[in-house]
Amino acid sequence: MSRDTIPVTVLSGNLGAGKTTVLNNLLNTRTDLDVAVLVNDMGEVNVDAERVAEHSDISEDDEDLIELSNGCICCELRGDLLDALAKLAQAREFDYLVIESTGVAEPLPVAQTLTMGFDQGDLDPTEFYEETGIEAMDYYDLDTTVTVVDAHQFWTTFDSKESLMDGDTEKELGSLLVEQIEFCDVLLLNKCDLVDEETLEEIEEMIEVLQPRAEILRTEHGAVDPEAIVDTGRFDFEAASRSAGWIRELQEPHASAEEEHGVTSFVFESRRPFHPERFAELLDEFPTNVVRSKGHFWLAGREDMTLGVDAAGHSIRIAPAGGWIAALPTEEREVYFETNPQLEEAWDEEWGDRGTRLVLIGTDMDHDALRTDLDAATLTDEEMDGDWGAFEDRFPTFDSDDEAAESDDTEAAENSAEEVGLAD
Ligand SMILES: Nc1nc2c(ncn2[C@@H]2O[C@H](COP(=O)(O)OP(=O)(O)OP(=O)(O)O)[C@@H](O)[C@H]2O)c(=O)[nH]1
Repeated sequence: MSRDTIPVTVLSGNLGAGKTTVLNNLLNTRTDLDVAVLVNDMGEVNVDAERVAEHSDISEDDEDLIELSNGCICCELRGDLLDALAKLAQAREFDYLVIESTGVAEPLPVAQTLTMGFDQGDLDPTEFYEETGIEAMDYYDLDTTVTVVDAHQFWTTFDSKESLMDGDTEKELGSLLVEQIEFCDVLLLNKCDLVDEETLEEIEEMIEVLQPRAEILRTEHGAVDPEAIVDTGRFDFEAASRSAGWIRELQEPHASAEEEHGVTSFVFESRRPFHPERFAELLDEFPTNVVRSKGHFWLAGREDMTLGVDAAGHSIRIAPAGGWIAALPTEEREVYFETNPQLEEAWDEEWGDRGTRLVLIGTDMDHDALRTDLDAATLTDEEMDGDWGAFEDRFPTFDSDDEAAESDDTEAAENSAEEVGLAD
């Protein structure tokens, strides 16, 4: 096979989901392609690379097997990833590249690194790049992103409060799983041998709601037709970034019909602000059958800033989500009205566009009860006319002028949320 660029498949998935097993299976079945492999491991010793060497024709001394250890390619090793791949492409010819990420890697930044290279704003060029001007993007094309999901551990992962450290960042397993599901082209539901048919159907139903675009395939011991994960041409950055179920639900809200196994989603909307105390209490006690919630909200007393909520499993992140159009100077507001005439229709005379839109995805959710609880956390008629400054507000504060705080928002919010007891 001869092409200008080498197509790449990236394998992501929680610890122990079966990434190495899938990779070994692929290397042993698709023998017509000359495949190079990059294996990333958090530890000093790259155990996964050793296992690839043990179970396939590729040896650890081989140029075809690159190990990036002691860190994660979605964060601190992003520059190293680009360098290692650029050097590999220069050193020899091969047809295809497969990258196995660590179990804590988020697929989005890895895809960004491969498609945008050092041009990402927050990624400093390496010495190698400064000297040579060569980076991986010149040689590679992201072809397919694959997430391997452990069917046996699926619900336990959402319910667990376990988290892992990725460098300095603490990552909650349930929220990592959601991120990996929401950003992929192909999803391998692995370890199906350990789970009964009904549980598999429940899991599939949830995955389809969280990620309507991906192709979902059941696997046992990582055995998958190589054509399903190699050279599929499925990756499209825009489509992948916008494919999460919650994004679609916000764009085209519909009360999803109760599926066979009770997985549903709905959008909560309100033109009244949340009472900071009551909403914080509600989030502290949020029902565990709500697997995912995401959207923006209006908190009484924060009339200049839209806040965002990003919750998956037990992790709840609060972060700035831009400003209200109503808080802009009149001329700037007019520009918005010209380009978005529908804004004017939904405009409140006193509060403009301020309001709340949240998507909730879960199993056996009682929509009416959840709506009632969320409504009860918004201000009453009497409170609307009262002193909003008197409410106790445990939500994190953000400086609206501080760009750095915005870009680093989730971590700050998560920490602050923990301090105020919004995350557990
Ligand atoms: N029963 C069963 N076991 C499996 C299956 N797939 C993988 N395993 C086992 O699960 C364990 C973890 O599999 P790996 O392939 O190492 O998982 P991984 O995602 O690469 O793990 P990390 O690299 O640690 O993140 C191994 O002991 C595999 O043999 C499967 O479908 N069924």
